[in-house]
Amino acid sequence: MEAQKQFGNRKVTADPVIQIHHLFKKFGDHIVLSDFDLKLKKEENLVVLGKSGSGKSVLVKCIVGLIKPDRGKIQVLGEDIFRLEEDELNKLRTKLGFLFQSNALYDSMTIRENLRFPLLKHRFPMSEAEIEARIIEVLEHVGLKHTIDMMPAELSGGMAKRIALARAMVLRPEVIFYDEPTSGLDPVTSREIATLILEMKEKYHISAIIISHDMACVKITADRIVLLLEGRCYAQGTYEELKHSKDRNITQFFN
Ligand SMILES: Nc1ncnc2c1ncn2[C@@H]1O[C@H](COP(=O)(O)OP(=O)(O)OP(=O)(O)O)[C@@H](O)[C@H]1O
Repeated sequence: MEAQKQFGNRKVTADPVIQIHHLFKKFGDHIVLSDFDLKLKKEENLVVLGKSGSGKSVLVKCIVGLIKPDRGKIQVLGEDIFRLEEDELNKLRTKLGFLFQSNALYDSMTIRENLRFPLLKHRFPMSEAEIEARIIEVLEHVGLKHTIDMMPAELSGGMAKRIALARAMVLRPEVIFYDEPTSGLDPVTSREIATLILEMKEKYHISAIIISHDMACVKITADRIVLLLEGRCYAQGTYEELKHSKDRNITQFFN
């Protein structure tokens, strides 16, 4: 394996919010992550690009402590996650938001109840009035305040994605993981969701790891792209930097 391709020349200005060193994970004889390194900077949208089965989900599961790697170190918001007790890990997870491919909204709850649920579950010390104000604020940010009393079944695919995003933001996480945020959406709606992801960073100063194959979404959202290949960070750079690479392992994603 050749050395990682580094495109561009930029400075790291603040402590990274996620730092991964020499991560190694295999299942049986199948090596999924091999000496994988990654840094997510504050207020950065980092896209992890990789073919199907390249280990993107395994990587995210390692970062949030759902899978224990065989070797390596992961620091999230300054915490070495494998040194944390279960309750400390759970506390750290409240600072992490997730936008799942499936949206994972509760079908039997109204939109308000869907957004209230994470605040109650994590026992956020908020009054009823503060909870209602927070719900309205995030719904306004995704442009769907009028859906507050609707049921998820009444929403279009794009609206459901926006509500799922609002639900992730209701806890004001410091880092958010977007799993294929535009999958199954038409190109126009995909572009709207990608633009919203960008707006979330600006409004909430949030850092994000985005897993996506949708290059239109990648182009809009990515401050930086990391290409995961054969378990390693094969290349990294901006969309434009990687797009103009001559390396076929890189260009195949852009063509
Ligand atoms: N719990 C597990 N046990 C055994 N193998 C696993 C497990 N989880 C993932 N794998 C394997 O690890 C590899 C990487 O899987 P992963 O789901 O991370 O890929 P991915 O890049 O997210 O793919 P996709 O883009 O299709 O979602 C796959 O070969 C998968 O079969």
